[in-house]
Amino acid sequence: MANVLIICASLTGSTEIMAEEMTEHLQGLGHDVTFKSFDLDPIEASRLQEFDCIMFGSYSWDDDIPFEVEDFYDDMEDVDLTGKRVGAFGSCDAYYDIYGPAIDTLATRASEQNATVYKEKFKFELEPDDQDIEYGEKFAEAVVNQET
Ligand SMILES: Cc1cc2nc3c(=O)[nH]c(=O)nc-3n(C[C@H](O)[C@H](O)[C@H](O)COP(=O)(O)O)c2cc1C
Repeated sequence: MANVLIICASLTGSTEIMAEEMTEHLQGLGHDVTFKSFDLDPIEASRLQEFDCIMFGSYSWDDDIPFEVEDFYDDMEDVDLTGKRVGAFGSCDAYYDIYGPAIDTLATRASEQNATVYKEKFKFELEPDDQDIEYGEKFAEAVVNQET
């Protein structure tokens, strides 16, 4: 059983839907999951140390992370994530030039802090459908089960 943090930024709810589905799925598998939101129920970046596995969910804003993620992103620079299993996911919109850049930015920062980042970034289009959710559940499982 892993101690998992799922933290997300979601403006119109799509990333949050996925984060909630992942939470339920991992809990169903017996993992201990803490659910947080970057704006409404944040957590200090230093507390990332408390978890075995961290799932970052975010929508994107003008080719980058949204403003409510910025401080956390900066603070992550002081946190060593060696041995932590990390996954990144979020809702995207193919209308924009860069598809889901926030997801890549967060995954890159986690890598820089020595986390074991799951090779695939899970990007889905706008509101997740049943197929996306099924995929997201498997994705979350794979992130938790990856070797460090
Ligand atoms: C001002 C603005 C800028 C955006 N920039 C991007 C972008 O650069 N890349 C992208 O994939 N989506 C971009 N989006 C779209 C959001 O990522 C998309 O609407 C997503 O579904 C929102 O997810 P949420 O429901 O979790 O908030 C942008 C949306 C807005 C309003």
